[in-house]
Amino acid sequence: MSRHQYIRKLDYEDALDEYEGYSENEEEDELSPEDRALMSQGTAEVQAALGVEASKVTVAQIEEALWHYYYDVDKSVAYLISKYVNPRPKATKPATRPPNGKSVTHTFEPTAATFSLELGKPVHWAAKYVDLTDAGLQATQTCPESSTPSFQMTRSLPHFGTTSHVLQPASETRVPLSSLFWDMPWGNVPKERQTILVPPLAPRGGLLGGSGGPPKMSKLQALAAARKKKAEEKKAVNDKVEGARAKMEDLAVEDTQCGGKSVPSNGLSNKRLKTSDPSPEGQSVPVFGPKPTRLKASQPLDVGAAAPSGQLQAVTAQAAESEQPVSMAEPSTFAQLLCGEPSAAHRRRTPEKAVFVGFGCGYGVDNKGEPPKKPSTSVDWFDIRKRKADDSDDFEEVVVLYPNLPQSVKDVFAQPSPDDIVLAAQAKAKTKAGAKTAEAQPKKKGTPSTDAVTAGVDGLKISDAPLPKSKNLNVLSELEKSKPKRSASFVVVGHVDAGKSTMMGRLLLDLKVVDQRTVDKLQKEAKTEGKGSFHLAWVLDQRPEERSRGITMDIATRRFETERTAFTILDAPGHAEYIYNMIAGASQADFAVLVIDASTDAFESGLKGQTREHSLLIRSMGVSRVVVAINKLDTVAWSQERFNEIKDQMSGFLSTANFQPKNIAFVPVSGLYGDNLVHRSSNPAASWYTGPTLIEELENSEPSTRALEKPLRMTVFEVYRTMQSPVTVSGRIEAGSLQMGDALLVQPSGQRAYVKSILSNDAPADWAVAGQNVVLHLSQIDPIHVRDGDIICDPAKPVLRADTFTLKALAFDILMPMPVEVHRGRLNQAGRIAAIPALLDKTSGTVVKKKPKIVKPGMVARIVVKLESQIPLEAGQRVVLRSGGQTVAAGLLE
Ligand SMILES: Nc1nc2c(ncn2[C@@H]2O[C@H](COP(=O)(O)OP(=O)(O)OP(=O)(O)O)[C@@H](O)[C@H]2O)c(=O)[nH]1
Repeated sequence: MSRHQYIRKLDYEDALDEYEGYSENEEEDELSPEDRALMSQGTAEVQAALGVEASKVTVAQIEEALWHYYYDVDKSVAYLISKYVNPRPKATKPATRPPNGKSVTHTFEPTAATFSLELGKPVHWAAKYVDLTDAGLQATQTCPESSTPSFQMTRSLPHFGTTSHVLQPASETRVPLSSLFWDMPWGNVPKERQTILVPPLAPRGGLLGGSGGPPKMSKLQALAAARKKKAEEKKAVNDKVEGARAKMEDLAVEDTQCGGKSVPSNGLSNKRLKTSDPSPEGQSVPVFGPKPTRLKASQPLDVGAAAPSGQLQAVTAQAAESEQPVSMAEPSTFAQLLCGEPSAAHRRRTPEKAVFVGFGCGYGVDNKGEPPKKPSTSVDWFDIRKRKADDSDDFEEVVVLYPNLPQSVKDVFAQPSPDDIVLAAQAKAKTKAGAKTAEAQPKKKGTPSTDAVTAGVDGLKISDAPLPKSKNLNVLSELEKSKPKRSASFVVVGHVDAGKSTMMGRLLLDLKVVDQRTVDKLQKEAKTEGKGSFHLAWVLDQRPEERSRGITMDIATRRFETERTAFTILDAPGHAEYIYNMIAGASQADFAVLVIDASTDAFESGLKGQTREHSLLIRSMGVSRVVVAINKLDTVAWSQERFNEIKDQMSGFLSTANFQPKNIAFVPVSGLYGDNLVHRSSNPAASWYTGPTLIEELENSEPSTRALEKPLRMTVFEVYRTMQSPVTVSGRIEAGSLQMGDALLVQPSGQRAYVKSILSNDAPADWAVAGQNVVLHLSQIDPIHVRDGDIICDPAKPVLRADTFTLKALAFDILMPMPVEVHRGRLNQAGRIAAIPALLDKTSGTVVKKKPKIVKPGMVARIVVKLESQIPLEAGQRVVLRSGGQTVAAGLLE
């Protein structure tokens, strides 16, 4: 049993009394008998798990670990092994040079990462003498009498065994690298171990094999391929022309003066020339080539000369480009390391640290930091440090290696690669085609060019689209005039498999919102999948996973209307795993239908599970009316006794959960057969019930009062894309009103959006008010700025973001400073209870105790919660706190 479970089973009264009389000295006293028992049992288990290694750990250390890990034996064992039995050595650097005659050994455990690091990724060598952090190396530094220090390096890598190397460099700044890694698989691999690569067999062509030639193309395919190729070429040419044009225009937007000289009509600035032109004259500029050095000196684009008047024609620019020689891609850092000259960038002037890149032969720098004039041999050196100028034992610079590659290799890299050549040829061909196209289509006077249009379209941003028009209505007076049907949302909650979805499916069928044919079809499908009894549930559970698992996973919403009311069903999942969706549903509801399975033992187990948790949650979320549907009475032969038994127990429980008796109604039903849902039960065994049906009870439930006059608040339930808008949101307006054309603020992104159109009760509307479930088509906002759970608000009176809040919370479980998950509507955010300033009186809300150490279940407390990041929060919002898969508290933001 973990300590947390143990805490749950504590007698809280006793525990609190103990805490209240708690003093610092007492804390150091003996453990409680229960703790002592757990401790000794845990100690024995840990010792048994450690086996012979147990002798390396004291009982006190075991107890400390057990206490720390809440008696979790596995975690304690893991900790003790890593701390005492087989501690991982730290890579320490000797502070000073070891005294003569002494030796210091640094051992670095090989790790899984070691090998991949050595394959060419940077390995950090923190160098004083030798310090190979995580390099899988062991370095022994010895300093015999009157001699310079030498280093023994032992490399121990998985699969490669252990090799030792004594490094006694003539100059203590050099280490023969290649000798360390002579047998690594990237070099000197013995012939017998080398792989012989056999070219793969060419795939057989033709549909059914056929000849070994390339697969044949149908005429249609060939035509399509030709068309595609043509379109691509055309696009590439247009892009190129556009690019050239943009570049030239860009170049033209500069000063008109250049060192007192008049500037050529193309307007290229001197400043720009200087930055990009490597030539001493500062005359030539590579217009397209990224590497000025590659531009042939004989073919510069002379900006000093008169450029085509007016604007620099793209064609001219491209012609210039086409004359460029094939340029080489920028060498990678690695390539520069291999073939380039040492540059400042290759050195890291980090004191006592070296960045070592790659392996191979190389030459290093001498201890003055200069590379040797001539690499000594093909097996060269690399330096891991540079001694400071004062010749002290400190080193200030380390250097990467520069291998001494044969000239033939260097020559290869000095030329353009085959890829470079092919790309250059392609670009040239396209440029020519582009030039022809441009010539063939001279611009008509007075008509905007394609380029200009393209540029204009490209320049269009979301914000440039026209704003939706507003009718500037007075929404509240419109509401008065229209006298719409009242609307109400109810959440259907209860233990898993209580029959919630089946009941709602049946209700919709009996109300003729869903037709019999649809249900018959679902029944057939459900039967095929071996879920015959779930066909009515499938009316709401539409996701394949829900159907295959036979459980509701997310809130399912359906609308139906009676004579008086437009109802929205929020069918919540009963499974504990999806409680966050149930919380989201409850946050949108005016009242709740609590479904209870009346069959034998089911009610009892539900009361310990989600019947209890859901009841507490809906109350904390502000739902004050609940219709309890005592379901599956057909399974107990419509026993009135069973109904009364459940009714009595639930009445007691719900009043302790703060529901007023007048706000609780009970209806005996059978969701599967439709008894007492819309129609009164025709079963004679059910004749004892003469009260209202479920639908009548729903009609009797008054929706909560609407905050019409308050600033707009709407929690986004779902974001999706529709034909009308790529950002369509559904949700319930909690406060205020909105109309078409309104500007909105989306939090936490802080982005503005506009109401393009509104759907209320599935019909287009000009406006909507608090209490209505609506669909909004938004404009002027990118979809990335809107997510489920966001709040849409009035930009003039926005809801603010916060990462700390104070909550007046009802505790469902023990509360203390601890990590929690914060749920607000559809938003979840990790956080922690940072402080508990006070315990409050349940009814008056006055402070009864300051700074309690814990809050017992059932108590009300003021708690301070700190979140990992900001979410939109404001006073009056309902928030639920969960921890370890349990709801631990819920309440109102202060
Ligand atoms: N006999 C009988 N079975 C019922 C009744 N209502 C539901 N069931 C059965 O109970 C099972 C579960 O029904 P669901 O509607 O999926 O239950 P649920 O509460 O929606 O389940 P979750 O949402 O996953 O918690 C199905 O096999 C239904 O056929 C009823 O009134 N009588």
